Amino acid sequence: MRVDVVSIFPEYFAPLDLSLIGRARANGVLQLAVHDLRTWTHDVHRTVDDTPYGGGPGMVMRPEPWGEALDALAPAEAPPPRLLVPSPAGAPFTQAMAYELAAESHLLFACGRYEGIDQRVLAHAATRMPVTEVSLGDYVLFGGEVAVLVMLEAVTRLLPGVLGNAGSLDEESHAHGLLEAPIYTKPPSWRGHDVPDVLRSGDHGKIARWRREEGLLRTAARRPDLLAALPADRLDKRDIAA
Ligand SMILES: Nc1cc(-c2cccs2)n[nH]1
Repeated sequence: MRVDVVSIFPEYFAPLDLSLIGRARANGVLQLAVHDLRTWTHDVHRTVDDTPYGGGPGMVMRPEPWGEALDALAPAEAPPPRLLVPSPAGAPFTQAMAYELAAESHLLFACGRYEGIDQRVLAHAATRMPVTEVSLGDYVLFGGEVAVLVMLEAVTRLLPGVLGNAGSLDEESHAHGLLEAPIYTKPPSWRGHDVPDVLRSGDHGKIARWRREEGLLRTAARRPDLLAALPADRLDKRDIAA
Protein backbone atom coordinates (compact mmCIF):
# COMPACT_ATOMS: atom_id res chain seq x y z
CA MET A 1 0.00 0.00 0.00
CA ARG A 2 1.17 3.49 -0.88
CA VAL A 3 0.41 6.32 1.56
CA ASP A 4 1.08 10.01 1.05
CA VAL A 5 0.55 12.50 3.86
CA VAL A 6 0.49 16.28 3.37
CA SER A 7 0.97 18.53 6.40
CA ILE A 8 2.55 21.83 7.44
CA PHE A 9 4.10 19.85 10.32
CA PRO A 10 5.77 16.84 8.63
CA GLU A 11 7.87 16.29 11.74
CA TYR A 12 4.69 15.08 13.48
CA PHE A 13 5.16 11.85 11.56
CA ALA A 14 8.64 10.93 12.83
CA PRO A 15 7.04 8.22 15.07
CA LEU A 16 6.13 6.34 11.89
CA ASP A 17 9.74 5.17 11.65
CA LEU A 18 9.24 3.21 14.84
CA SER A 19 7.89 -0.22 15.75
CA LEU A 20 5.57 -2.19 13.49
CA ILE A 21 4.89 0.66 11.10
CA GLY A 22 8.63 1.17 10.73
CA ARG A 23 9.01 -2.54 9.96
CA ALA A 24 6.11 -2.46 7.45
CA ARG A 25 7.92 0.34 5.66
CA ALA A 26 11.25 -1.48 5.79
CA ASN A 27 9.79 -4.68 4.31
CA GLY A 28 7.87 -2.84 1.63
CA VAL A 29 4.34 -3.65 2.85
CA LEU A 30 3.83 0.10 3.32
CA GLN A 31 5.33 2.81 1.11
CA LEU A 32 4.86 6.01 3.11
CA ALA A 33 5.89 9.52 2.12
CA VAL A 34 5.24 12.67 4.17
CA HIS A 35 5.15 16.00 2.33
CA ASP A 36 5.34 19.60 3.58
CA LEU A 37 2.42 21.58 2.13
CA ARG A 38 4.69 24.62 1.95
CA THR A 39 6.54 22.83 -0.88
CA TRP A 40 3.65 24.07 -3.04
CA THR A 41 3.77 27.71 -1.97
CA HIS A 42 5.59 30.30 -4.05
CA ASP A 43 5.73 33.45 -1.96
CA VAL A 44 8.65 34.45 0.21
CA HIS A 45 6.64 33.76 3.38
CA ARG A 46 5.41 30.38 2.09
CA THR A 47 1.85 31.37 3.02
CA VAL A 48 -0.70 28.58 3.48
CA ASP A 49 -3.58 30.43 5.18
CA ASP A 50 -5.75 33.50 4.85
CA THR A 51 -8.76 35.14 6.53
CA PRO A 52 -12.18 33.49 6.19
CA TYR A 53 -14.77 34.88 3.76
CA GLY A 54 -17.83 35.93 5.73
CA GLY A 55 -15.68 36.86 8.73
CA GLY A 56 -15.24 34.83 11.87
CA PRO A 57 -12.30 33.73 14.00
CA GLY A 58 -9.10 32.15 12.86
CA MET A 59 -7.65 31.46 9.45
CA VAL A 60 -8.50 29.14 6.57
CA MET A 61 -6.02 27.05 4.56
CA ARG A 62 -5.70 28.52 1.06
CA PRO A 63 -6.81 26.34 -1.89
CA GLU A 64 -3.86 27.00 -4.20
CA PRO A 65 -1.12 25.10 -2.34
CA TRP A 66 -3.50 22.19 -1.69
CA GLY A 67 -4.53 22.09 -5.33
CA GLU A 68 -0.92 21.90 -6.50
CA ALA A 69 -0.08 19.29 -3.82
CA LEU A 70 -2.97 17.04 -4.88
CA ASP A 71 -2.05 17.52 -8.55
CA ALA A 72 1.50 16.37 -7.78
CA LEU A 73 0.54 13.43 -5.53
CA ALA A 74 -2.50 12.28 -7.50
CA PRO A 75 -1.44 12.84 -11.12
CA ALA A 76 -4.23 12.44 -13.70
CA GLU A 77 -2.35 9.69 -15.52
CA ALA A 78 -2.18 7.41 -12.45
CA PRO A 79 -5.07 5.51 -10.78
CA PRO A 80 -6.61 8.00 -8.31
CA PRO A 81 -5.85 7.59 -4.60
CA ARG A 82 -8.50 7.79 -1.91
CA LEU A 83 -8.27 11.22 -0.28
CA LEU A 84 -8.85 11.23 3.48
CA VAL A 85 -9.33 14.49 5.33
CA PRO A 86 -9.58 14.36 9.13
CA SER A 87 -12.28 16.73 10.34
CA PRO A 88 -14.57 17.11 13.37
CA ALA A 89 -17.36 17.23 10.76
CA GLY A 90 -16.34 13.93 9.18
CA ALA A 91 -17.79 10.43 9.11
CA PRO A 92 -16.82 8.43 12.23
CA PHE A 93 -13.60 6.43 11.84
CA THR A 94 -14.39 2.83 12.80
CA GLN A 95 -12.71 -0.56 12.61
CA ALA A 96 -14.93 -1.27 9.62
CA MET A 97 -13.51 1.81 7.87
CA ALA A 98 -9.99 0.71 8.85
CA TYR A 99 -10.60 -2.62 7.06
CA GLU A 100 -12.02 -0.75 4.07
CA LEU A 101 -8.95 1.52 3.87
CA ALA A 102 -6.57 -1.42 4.30
CA ALA A 103 -7.93 -2.78 1.02
CA GLU A 104 -7.01 0.38 -0.89
CA SER A 105 -3.81 0.58 -2.93
CA HIS A 106 -3.16 4.30 -2.46
CA LEU A 107 -4.25 6.56 0.40
CA LEU A 108 -3.66 10.32 0.42
CA PHE A 109 -4.11 12.10 3.77
CA ALA A 110 -4.62 15.88 3.92
CA CYS A 111 -3.91 17.35 7.34
CA GLY A 112 -5.90 20.50 7.96
CA ARG A 113 -4.89 23.17 10.47
CA TYR A 114 -6.35 26.49 11.62
CA GLU A 115 -10.13 26.53 11.01
CA GLY A 116 -9.79 24.01 8.21
CA ILE A 117 -9.17 23.73 4.47
CA ASP A 118 -11.05 25.84 1.87
CA GLN A 119 -13.98 23.58 0.95
CA ARG A 120 -13.27 23.99 -2.78
CA VAL A 121 -10.14 21.84 -2.37
CA LEU A 122 -12.31 18.87 -1.43
CA ALA A 123 -14.96 19.73 -4.01
CA HIS A 124 -12.38 19.88 -6.81
CA ALA A 125 -10.59 16.73 -5.62
CA ALA A 126 -13.94 14.89 -5.60
CA THR A 127 -14.21 15.45 -9.37
CA ARG A 128 -11.33 13.02 -9.84
CA MET A 129 -10.85 10.87 -6.71
CA PRO A 130 -12.90 9.50 -3.80
CA VAL A 131 -12.85 11.99 -0.91
CA THR A 132 -13.80 11.13 2.68
CA GLU A 133 -13.84 13.55 5.59
CA VAL A 134 -13.18 11.44 8.69
CA SER A 135 -13.78 12.18 12.37
CA LEU A 136 -11.83 10.44 15.15
CA GLY A 137 -14.45 11.44 17.69
CA ASP A 138 -16.60 14.25 18.96
CA TYR A 139 -13.82 16.51 20.13
CA VAL A 140 -11.61 19.08 18.38
CA LEU A 141 -7.88 18.72 17.79
CA PHE A 142 -5.38 21.39 16.73
CA GLY A 143 -4.92 19.65 13.40
CA GLY A 144 -5.33 16.48 11.39
CA GLU A 145 -1.84 15.10 12.06
CA VAL A 146 -2.70 13.19 15.24
CA ALA A 147 -5.82 11.81 13.56
CA VAL A 148 -3.71 10.56 10.63
CA LEU A 149 -1.28 8.85 13.02
CA VAL A 150 -4.22 7.01 14.61
CA MET A 151 -5.74 6.04 11.28
CA LEU A 152 -2.38 4.92 9.87
CA GLU A 153 -1.79 2.67 12.87
CA ALA A 154 -5.30 1.17 12.71
CA VAL A 155 -4.97 0.51 8.96
CA THR A 156 -1.33 -0.65 8.82
CA ARG A 157 -1.84 -3.33 11.48
CA LEU A 158 -4.47 -4.92 9.22
CA LEU A 159 -2.09 -5.27 6.28
CA PRO A 160 -0.87 -8.81 5.55
CA GLY A 161 2.36 -9.68 7.34
CA VAL A 162 2.40 -6.67 9.66
CA LEU A 163 1.07 -8.34 12.80
CA GLY A 164 3.12 -11.36 13.85
CA ASN A 165 0.06 -13.16 15.15
CA ALA A 166 -2.66 -12.33 12.61
CA GLY A 167 -5.05 -14.52 14.62
CA SER A 168 -5.26 -11.81 17.25
CA LEU A 169 -7.14 -9.64 14.75
CA ASP A 170 -9.99 -12.08 14.95
CA GLU A 171 -10.47 -11.83 18.72
CA GLU A 172 -9.82 -8.17 19.42
CA SER A 173 -12.44 -5.61 20.31
CA HIS A 174 -14.54 -4.41 17.38
CA ALA A 175 -13.36 -7.31 15.20
CA HIS A 176 -16.92 -8.65 15.09
CA GLY A 177 -18.72 -5.60 16.42
CA LEU A 178 -18.25 -6.65 20.05
CA LEU A 179 -15.77 -5.82 22.79
CA GLU A 180 -13.24 -8.49 23.65
CA ALA A 181 -13.36 -10.53 26.84
CA PRO A 182 -10.97 -9.84 29.75
CA ILE A 183 -7.53 -11.41 29.29
CA TYR A 184 -5.11 -12.90 31.84
CA THR A 185 -1.63 -14.37 32.07
CA LYS A 186 0.51 -15.96 34.80
CA PRO A 187 0.52 -16.05 37.83
CA PRO A 188 -2.84 -17.86 38.43
CA SER A 189 -3.35 -15.80 41.59
CA TRP A 190 -2.10 -12.26 42.08
CA ARG A 191 -2.76 -9.97 45.08
CA GLY A 192 -5.85 -12.01 45.94
CA HIS A 193 -7.23 -11.92 42.40
CA ASP A 194 -7.49 -15.28 40.63
CA VAL A 195 -7.66 -16.10 36.94
CA PRO A 196 -11.16 -17.48 36.10
CA ASP A 197 -10.98 -21.28 36.45
CA VAL A 198 -12.48 -21.87 33.02
CA LEU A 199 -9.43 -20.31 31.37
CA ARG A 200 -7.20 -22.85 33.07
CA SER A 201 -9.53 -25.80 32.37
CA GLY A 202 -8.08 -26.73 28.99
CA ASP A 203 -11.65 -27.12 27.70
CA HIS A 204 -11.41 -25.00 24.55
CA GLY A 205 -15.13 -25.14 23.83
CA LYS A 206 -15.99 -23.87 27.30
CA ILE A 207 -13.27 -21.24 27.03
CA ALA A 208 -14.62 -19.99 23.69
CA ARG A 209 -18.16 -19.80 25.12
CA TRP A 210 -16.94 -17.98 28.25
CA ARG A 211 -15.05 -15.45 26.15
CA ARG A 212 -18.07 -14.83 23.94
CA GLU A 213 -20.38 -14.40 26.94
CA GLU A 214 -17.91 -12.08 28.68
CA GLY A 215 -17.53 -10.05 25.49
CA LEU A 216 -21.29 -9.73 25.19
CA LEU A 217 -21.65 -8.72 28.85
CA ARG A 218 -18.92 -6.09 28.46
CA THR A 219 -20.46 -4.79 25.28
CA ALA A 220 -23.92 -4.59 26.87
CA ALA A 221 -22.49 -2.76 29.89
CA ARG A 222 -20.10 -0.37 28.15
CA ARG A 223 -21.26 -0.04 24.55
CA PRO A 224 -24.96 -0.90 24.21
CA ASP A 225 -24.84 1.04 20.93
CA LEU A 226 -22.61 -1.69 19.45
CA LEU A 227 -24.99 -4.40 20.64
CA ALA A 228 -27.93 -2.59 19.06
CA ALA A 229 -26.00 -2.32 15.78
CA LEU A 230 -25.23 -6.06 15.61
CA PRO A 231 -26.95 -7.83 12.71
CA ALA A 232 -29.69 -10.12 14.09
CA ASP A 233 -27.89 -13.26 12.90
CA ARG A 234 -24.80 -12.39 14.93
CA LEU A 235 -26.63 -13.05 18.22
CA ASP A 236 -27.83 -16.63 18.50
CA LYS A 237 -30.24 -18.01 21.10
CA ARG A 238 -27.39 -19.21 23.34
CA ASP A 239 -26.22 -15.59 23.64
CA ILE A 240 -29.65 -14.35 24.65
CA ALA A 241 -29.86 -17.10 27.26
CA ALA A 242 -26.50 -16.00 28.70
N1 LIG B 1 -12.21 14.18 15.15
C1 LIG B 1 -11.48 15.35 14.97
C2 LIG B 1 -10.73 15.76 13.86
C3 LIG B 1 -10.24 17.00 14.18
C4 LIG B 1 -9.42 17.87 13.36
C5 LIG B 1 -8.88 17.60 12.15
C6 LIG B 1 -8.17 18.71 11.63
C7 LIG B 1 -8.16 19.81 12.43
S1 LIG B 1 -9.07 19.46 13.86
N2 LIG B 1 -10.64 17.33 15.40
N3 LIG B 1 -11.42 16.31 15.88
